[in-house]
Amino acid sequence: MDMIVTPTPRLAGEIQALSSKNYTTRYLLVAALAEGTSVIRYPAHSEDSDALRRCVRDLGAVLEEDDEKIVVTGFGSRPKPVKELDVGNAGAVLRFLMAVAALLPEVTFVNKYPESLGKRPHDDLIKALEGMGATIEHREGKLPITIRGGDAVRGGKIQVSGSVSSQFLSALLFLTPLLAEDSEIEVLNDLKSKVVVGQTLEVLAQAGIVVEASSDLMHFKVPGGQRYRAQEYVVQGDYPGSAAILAAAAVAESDVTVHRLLEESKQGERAVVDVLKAMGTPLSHKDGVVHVQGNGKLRAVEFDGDEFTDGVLAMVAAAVFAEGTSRFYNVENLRFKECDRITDYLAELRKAGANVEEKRDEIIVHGRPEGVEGGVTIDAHFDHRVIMALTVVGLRAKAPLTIKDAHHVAKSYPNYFDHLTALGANVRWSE
Ligand SMILES: O=C(O)C1=C[C@@H](OP(=O)(O)O)[C@@H](O)[C@H](O)C1
Ligand SMILES: C=C(OP(=O)(O)O)C(=O)O
Repeated sequence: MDMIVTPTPRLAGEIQALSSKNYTTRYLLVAALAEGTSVIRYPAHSEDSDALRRCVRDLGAVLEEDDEKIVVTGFGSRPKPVKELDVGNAGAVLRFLMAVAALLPEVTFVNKYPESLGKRPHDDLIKALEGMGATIEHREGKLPITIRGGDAVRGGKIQVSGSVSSQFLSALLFLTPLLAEDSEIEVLNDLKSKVVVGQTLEVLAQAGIVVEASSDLMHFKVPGGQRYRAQEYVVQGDYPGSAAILAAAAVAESDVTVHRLLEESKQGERAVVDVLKAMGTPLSHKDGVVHVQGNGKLRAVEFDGDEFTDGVLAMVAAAVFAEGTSRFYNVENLRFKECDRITDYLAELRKAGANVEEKRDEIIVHGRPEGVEGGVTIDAHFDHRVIMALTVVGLRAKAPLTIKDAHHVAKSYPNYFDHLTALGANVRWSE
């Protein structure tokens, strides 16, 4: 389905932030890896979180859900043997479950999104799991992937590269406590999206798992033979999705309030509040509430985008309307997401009339405070964050933007357009 975004000068109203994707993924996983019954309050509802619900059920967890909570009885360290798992288009779900699959004799991860997740590389995790004793079939590091693990898989000294994705390290941090042996994990090269590993460590600690981490997060000691504790968890609001709402409020005249965004959150994308402030957006952030009173006037900024990886596209969209040239550097791993979020995203921004340049690991935006032309059709590249960010641009374009296949926004934020409509945005679906 396509979305038509018509220029909207003013946004106003209050919304509750969607529930965090990354915490929902982690809480569902640790609840499944525990033996007792856990309760997760306010879990996210999206294609990615549905994919994880489906897979942990396939692996033997029992899930009961009402409007407010999900009750999970886990399979502990003994997932049920299953032939195939379908993770949809969810990268984190795939990578975390590849580690869980190492506990089983043979599991195949199928390739349902050849144009998106099917193109993403998993070599670094494959190599690490092979080093631990698993036998893995794959297509040059990509889906479909068959993992043969079970008794052959052992802890000990493990190396994993962090230069493409932090999810590989997180996956190993979830697996290793369950192995009989103690493990030492060394991160090779670099560690991208390092902040997200903080969320993994926080959730592991909540689940009663002991991990010793070096301060640079490049070395870990994980005692083996541990058990995940069944627990009650509360999912906080989601900064990456809210980043697009806040950017929309920043590029317009606005009076927009977003609730459930904790100031002291470990989500790196919390930084988007500081980015928008640095752009000159009038806003306050107090008691979990962000209040934007936008006047559409923005100035250029320079930021290390790796600090808020899933918020970069929305900040670039805001920078399209800023006075001056903005730079988001250290963002190379955006190329390995649902699409190439540098080349593909900038191609769509250019179609809309933005003046943008790319380097291997940088996005440069020459702002156009006077607005961009719009009046074109945008390809979503199967990427929810491209859809959300291009919508922000469309709200301040001179003519409507049509975003093709915008239903893929449901990967993380199915209510995105409902929330924007509630704030007064002129957005409508067309078949
Ligand atoms: O661990 C996680 O839940 C995630 C880690 C990040 O990926 P990378 O580490 O690949 O940057 C982030 O972009 C993704 O949305 C979720
Ligand atoms: C990159 C993302 O997700 P994943 O890696 O889990 O597919 C995202 O949510 O922007």
